[in-house]
Amino acid sequence: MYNLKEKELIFVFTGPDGSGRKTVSKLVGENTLQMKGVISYTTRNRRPYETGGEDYHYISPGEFQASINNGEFLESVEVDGHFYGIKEKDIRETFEKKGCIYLVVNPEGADILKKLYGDKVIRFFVYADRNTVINRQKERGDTPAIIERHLAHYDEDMAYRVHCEHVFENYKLDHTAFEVTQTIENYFEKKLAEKKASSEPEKI
Ligand SMILES: Nc1ncnc2c1ncn2[C@@H]1O[C@H](COP(=O)(O)OP(=O)(O)OP(=O)(O)O)[C@@H](O)[C@H]1O
Ligand SMILES: Nc1nc2c(ncn2[C@@H]2O[C@H](COP(=O)(O)O)[C@@H](O)[C@H]2O)c(=O)[nH]1
Repeated sequence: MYNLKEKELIFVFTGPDGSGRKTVSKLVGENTLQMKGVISYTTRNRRPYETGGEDYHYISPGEFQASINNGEFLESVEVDGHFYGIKEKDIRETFEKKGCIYLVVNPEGADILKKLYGDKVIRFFVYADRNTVINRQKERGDTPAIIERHLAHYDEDMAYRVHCEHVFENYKLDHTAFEVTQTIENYFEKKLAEKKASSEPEKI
């Protein structure tokens, strides 16, 4: 397991599928705060609106299993018959570029990461009501079968919100992005204050 250094934090975006976790995390993490995102590996097929290496690294079930056998995944889960995981090396390499990173996982993955890293993992739960997530998935071109699979665990996913450090309803994107940005900036300021305090000479 990668050992997080003193200043390192992982911002984990979770919530129901189609709620806007990827959109919000990219807008805030990459565009506004110049953080780096860690891309998951999956065995599912790429959807028409997705890009390999940006949305996911798409690999075969055989490759995924080989990576499990080699202990490459920090966490991995099975969702709706497909495998998803975050590789430890990607976390390490991303931290070489930035002190704080973000990623998007389902509640099960968020829970695994929280158990691994405690206070250094901050969970952002992003949600919208059932009809809204259905409409967003229809609009982006998900098939009825995919939407049905996602909605089958909507209630279970929503139940995880009580465990998260921060909860954001995502209707007006600019409003959500503003709130998430402010919350992350508070963590940055806290880190900076801690660093300053620890470098101040001791008073006699
Ligand atoms: N506040 C918003 N208002 C309107 N549309 C939104 C909003 N947030 C996200 N969307 C759109 O909703 C769709 C789903 O968003 P996104 O892919 O970010 O969700 P997700 O939670 O990461 O789900 P998944 O893992 O299924 O992709 C996208 O087409 C995105 O552009
Ligand atoms: N625990 C993890 N969950 C992940 C990871 N990558 C994606 N996901 C989540 O899986 C579901 C299904 O995703 P979909 O893109 O096929 O609709 C969704 O909640 C993702 O956020 C991961 O590495 N670990």
